[in-house]
Amino acid sequence: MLKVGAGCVCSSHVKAVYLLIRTKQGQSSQQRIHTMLQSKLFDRLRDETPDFHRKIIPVSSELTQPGLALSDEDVQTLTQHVHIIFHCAATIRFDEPLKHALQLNVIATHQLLSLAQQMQQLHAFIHISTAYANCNRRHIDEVIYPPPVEPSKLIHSLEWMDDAIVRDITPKLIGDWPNTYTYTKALAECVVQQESGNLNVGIIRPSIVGASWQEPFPGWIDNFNGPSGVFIAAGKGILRTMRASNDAVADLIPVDVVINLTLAAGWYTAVHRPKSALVYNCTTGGINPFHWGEIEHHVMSTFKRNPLEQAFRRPNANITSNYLINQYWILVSHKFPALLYDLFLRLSGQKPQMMRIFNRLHKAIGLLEYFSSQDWEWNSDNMNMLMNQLSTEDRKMFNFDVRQLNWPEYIENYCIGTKKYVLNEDMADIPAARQHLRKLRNIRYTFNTVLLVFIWRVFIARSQMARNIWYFVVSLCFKFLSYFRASSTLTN
Ligand SMILES: CCCCCCCCCCCCCCCCCC(=O)SCCNC(=O)CCNC(=O)[C@H](O)C(C)(C)COP(=O)(O)OP(=O)(O)OC[C@H]1O[C@@H](n2cnc3c(N)ncnc32)[C@H](O)[C@@H]1OP(=O)(O)O
Ligand SMILES: NC(=O)C1=CN([C@@H]2O[C@H](COP(=O)(O)OP(=O)(O)OC[C@H]3O[C@@H](n4cnc5c(N)ncnc54)[C@H](OP(=O)(O)O)[C@@H]3O)[C@@H](O)[C@H]2O)C=CC1
Repeated sequence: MLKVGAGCVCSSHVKAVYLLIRTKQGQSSQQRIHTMLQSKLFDRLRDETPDFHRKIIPVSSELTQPGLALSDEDVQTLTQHVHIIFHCAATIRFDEPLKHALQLNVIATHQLLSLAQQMQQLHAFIHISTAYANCNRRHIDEVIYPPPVEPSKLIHSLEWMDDAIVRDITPKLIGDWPNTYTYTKALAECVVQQESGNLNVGIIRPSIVGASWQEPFPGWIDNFNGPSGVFIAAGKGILRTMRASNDAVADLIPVDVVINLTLAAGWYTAVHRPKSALVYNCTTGGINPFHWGEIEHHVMSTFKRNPLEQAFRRPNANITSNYLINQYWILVSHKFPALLYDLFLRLSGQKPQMMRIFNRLHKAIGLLEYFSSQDWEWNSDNMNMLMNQLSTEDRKMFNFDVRQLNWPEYIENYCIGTKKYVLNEDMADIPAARQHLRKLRNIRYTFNTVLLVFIWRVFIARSQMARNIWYFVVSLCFKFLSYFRASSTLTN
């Protein structure tokens, strides 16, 4: 969590930001941070404070290992110097096996709290949860709800079970939670409450985190998670139908709002030391609601004006809450074109791939539909309280006032952000992308005409009446043509 701007990382008051980060794909923690800081995201900060990177200190850590795999030396440094912890590491996969999700989201949180207890100068522990941790309820207050099961008991009972048994009993265990992610995030909140002792704790619950609204620039996004993958698939003309309710609130929250609120909560927790953990529902629905139907409209409109490169078909996605209608369009608009395209690839000696892409897409949207088909109500009193606690200057610098969010503009920037920063497409190539869409439109017209003529030919071969209508129409056309030719010869 780095606040990119004059206020935080580059502030002379912040001596260091220790970033717990694992090694990945052969890259050490240092190399990963180095690569990360090269990102365009940090351009502004680099301009303002060129040597800001000196304050960011990578600490090699792995959530699956005992003691978070921290070296003794690192433990000593952290326990002596850290003032505020922001704990956001987690698995966010919806299909994570329960044991693994439990390890990453619950046990690792417990371990970090144990480390926090040893920190001599710690003023605040901020835990990032999710607004959907309690998605089994319709109305969600800013409180920690009793857990579905005592986390320590679950951890102990799963310890001796092999993965196959755990997989079999997972649906029974998670009950009315839709996946292991939200379930383990609910347990993690409970662990934070139980294990925090005398620590000053804040819990942030963002809803669906989307591209940046303002900072460091509008539209920053760098992954396929949540709606981003759906927007891209729709923009590429692959996704044509999805189950979602037009009238359900789309509780997106820009990433910079989440970060600003998290930093402000860190300050409030450290300074005001609330007696018990304060929970902040970081959501937009109750304050400035926007609906999935409106999102669909603005996503489609943006991608028609700013097309993605090499689209599979012209963007035209529709959402429906009706299961059967959705299945029909999946068959007609997803599977049938995929089969045709794969046939074309086979015939031209290439490897078929479209059906595989659609199968992955169906798996992904199948997991997201739970969240796009219903509404939740989140109380956001603590978010409002926090805003009122900030000075006018801080309220501007750490802006999380979502009443000012202009949704159509935000969605447009979001879609363009997926094009620029996720797909790395150049805006200068938009004319070529438009040309490609025109080509696709002509292919569609030709295909539809050929199909219509074919169906009609089959039909008139079987019905005398259809044949009579056909001959009547053809002779009428001939008569009209000959009349037209004769009258134009006369006028010449
Ligand atoms: C037109 C308008 C429509 C309007 C309606 C829109 C409705 C949208 C609804 C969104 C609701 C979102 C709700 C989220 C609520 C919870 C929020 C949170 O707390 S927590 C946050 C929420 N947490 C999440 O969002 C996590 C959800 N994601 C998952 O759980 C898994 O990725 C998976 C199960 C979907 C696929 O697993 P698996 O098959 O093993 O595949 P891998 O993971 O290995 O990825 C393979 C490749 O696919 C890429 N890619 C990934 N996702 C998508 C996507 N959606 N699509 C496309 N692509 C996607 C991925 O980058 C990778 O690319 P590459 O590296 O190969 O190039
Ligand atoms: N995205 C969203 O819509 C929402 C997210 N949240 C919460 O926000 C937080 C951040 O999520 P988000 O940024 O979206 O997700 P990411 O997957 O991008 O972030 C999760 C982080 O956890 C780290 N991590 C995962 N496994 C391990 C491990 N074994 N050891 C060390 N580090 C690990 C990842 O590191 P690495 O880079 O090495 O993979 C990554 O940096 C999470 O707590 C999530 O629950 C809440 C609501 C919505």
